[in-house]
Amino acid sequence: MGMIRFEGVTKRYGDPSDSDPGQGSVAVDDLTLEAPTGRITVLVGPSGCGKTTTLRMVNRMITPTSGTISIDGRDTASFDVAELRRGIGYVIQHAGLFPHRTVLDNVTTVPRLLGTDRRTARSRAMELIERVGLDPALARRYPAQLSGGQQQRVGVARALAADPPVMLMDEPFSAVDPVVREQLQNEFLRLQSELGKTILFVTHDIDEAVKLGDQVAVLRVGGVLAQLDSPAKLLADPVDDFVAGFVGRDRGYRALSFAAAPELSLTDEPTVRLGATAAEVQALGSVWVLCVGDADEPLGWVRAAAVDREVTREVLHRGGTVAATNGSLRELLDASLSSPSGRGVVADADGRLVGTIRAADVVPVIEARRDRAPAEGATSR
Ligand SMILES: Nc1ncnc2c1ncn2[C@@H]1O[C@H](COP(=O)(O)OP(=O)(O)OP(=O)(O)O)[C@@H](O)[C@H]1O
Repeated sequence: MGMIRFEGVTKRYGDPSDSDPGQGSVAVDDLTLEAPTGRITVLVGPSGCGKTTTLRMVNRMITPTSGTISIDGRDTASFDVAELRRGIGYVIQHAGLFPHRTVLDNVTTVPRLLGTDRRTARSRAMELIERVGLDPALARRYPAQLSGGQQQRVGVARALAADPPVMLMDEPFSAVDPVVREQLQNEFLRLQSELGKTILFVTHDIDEAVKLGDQVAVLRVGGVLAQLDSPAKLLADPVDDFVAGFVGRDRGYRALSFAAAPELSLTDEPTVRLGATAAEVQALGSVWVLCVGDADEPLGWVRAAAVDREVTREVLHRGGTVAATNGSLRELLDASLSSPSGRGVVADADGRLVGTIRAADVVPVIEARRDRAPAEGATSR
């Protein structure tokens, strides 16, 4: 449910028909685009390229000058506006919460308006509040008593409360710091894997676009669609200089995120535990020795020469990243490049050490992949 289709959609501000007095500029130019059911379509592009305008035409906050937008084949212009918006969740930057209502009341507002009884609305809201990763104790607070990231989560919970098949999200994670932003993105992907909404997501950040999108639409100023493709295709094969410039540097490396690592032969890595003596560490005969915890989870590398008496947390080098056995080639390469020993740490789904791999062993896999499928061969995420 919820496929959105734009067919030759143009928006020129300042139309005689427009309640919004503008300068007569074209914000969206003859846009044809399909946002498939249950998938995330990201609209990305520089400031002023018409992303927000495109989004708001879907729930008719803005009326297109020409062209049609349909949901599951039905022209949105034929809906009663209230009925249309009931099926569309809307999340914006800074969350846009009602400041004088508690978190719980913010989330229950729409279901209550739709006639859900108070108790049902509340228990569903509490469930959603937990699902978006918030402590239920926050439900009684007011928005001003929450951090930016918490407010964004409430915004997402509120948009989901009426269980709409379609979600419009306008830079929902832009107003928070990079660490919180990454958490919100990861939890959003997890939530979407359970919910499978049809999502139109606006961002100006290409990294966010390729991370979140099942497909990415790059717009240029003037509201013209420059390229619509999977993230992997976009990075591997930008259609022109504008898109290439916009996707930016390091795209060869970043494209490896979409390449699942095949079965690799990993090297067994001898390890020590916290508390191992200097003699035990040195007996392994290696400059760098990997330290693991009680559940065999990698904790960090230890420079053998730096251990006086025994291995303590203080002597652990924590710079190295850990790749997952089912991770991407980018993760594997990064694990090896970031490891002080040059041996990249690989762990299974439970976080247990499986083995290590060197960059020199990852590169041939990348090369072999290139030979197999030029500029393609990508998996999603
Ligand atoms: N009400 C309006 N009247 C006239 N022009 C407008 C109006 N709203 C937006 N525009 C213009 O339409 C173009 C597209 O604006 P829009 O807000 O859709 O872009 P955007 O890609 O979302 O930008 P940003 O990333 O900066 O938010 C811009 O040139 C903008 O100045």
